[in-house]
Amino acid sequence: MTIAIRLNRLPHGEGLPLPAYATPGAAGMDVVSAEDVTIEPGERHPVATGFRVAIPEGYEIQVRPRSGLAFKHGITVPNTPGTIDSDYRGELKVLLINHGPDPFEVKRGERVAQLVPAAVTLASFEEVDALDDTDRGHGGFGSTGTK
Ligand SMILES: O=c1ccn([C@H]2C[C@H](O)[C@@H](COP(=O)(O)OP(=O)(O)OP(=O)(O)O)O2)c(=O)[nH]1
Ligand SMILES: [Mg+2]
Repeated sequence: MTIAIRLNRLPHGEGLPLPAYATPGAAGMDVVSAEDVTIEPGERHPVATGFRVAIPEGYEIQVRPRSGLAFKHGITVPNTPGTIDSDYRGELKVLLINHGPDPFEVKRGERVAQLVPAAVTLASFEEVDALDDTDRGHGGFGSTGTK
């Protein structure tokens, strides 16, 4: 399934490729940086992409890290998956954090993350006085498989 997402390029995004699938079977659309920036070890930086989007109502975009950057340089997205709301009209930013030992140079035009559009399921909470019992009950946080 494919949804159309309207994209508005900002002046500093001029000349950059649009987010795109690297292969026919890719789940994420690679998105490139619109800026040159160095991220020092332990630092975070909201990387500019140079565009804004209007996602159709009922959908979101998830911003996910690229495993290559994570494996080779310790560069990841601390808020993964980042959430782009359908009513957001600001610049799409990719928050990166450098978990590696070296400064990491982001070059303009370099692929920094991948965008995965997803359907949103809405819910509402109904407050009740009691819940049904289950075998698991209150067990969590590694409770299974232990005595
Ligand atoms: O990786 C991200 C995450 C968010 N955003 C933008 C789009 C999103 O719609 C908005 C708000 O994001 P979120 O709801 O995750 O942040 P919040 O801390 O809850 O802020 P807000 O109070 O603005 O919702 O920020 C990005 O550009 N990149
Ligand atoms: Mg929010």
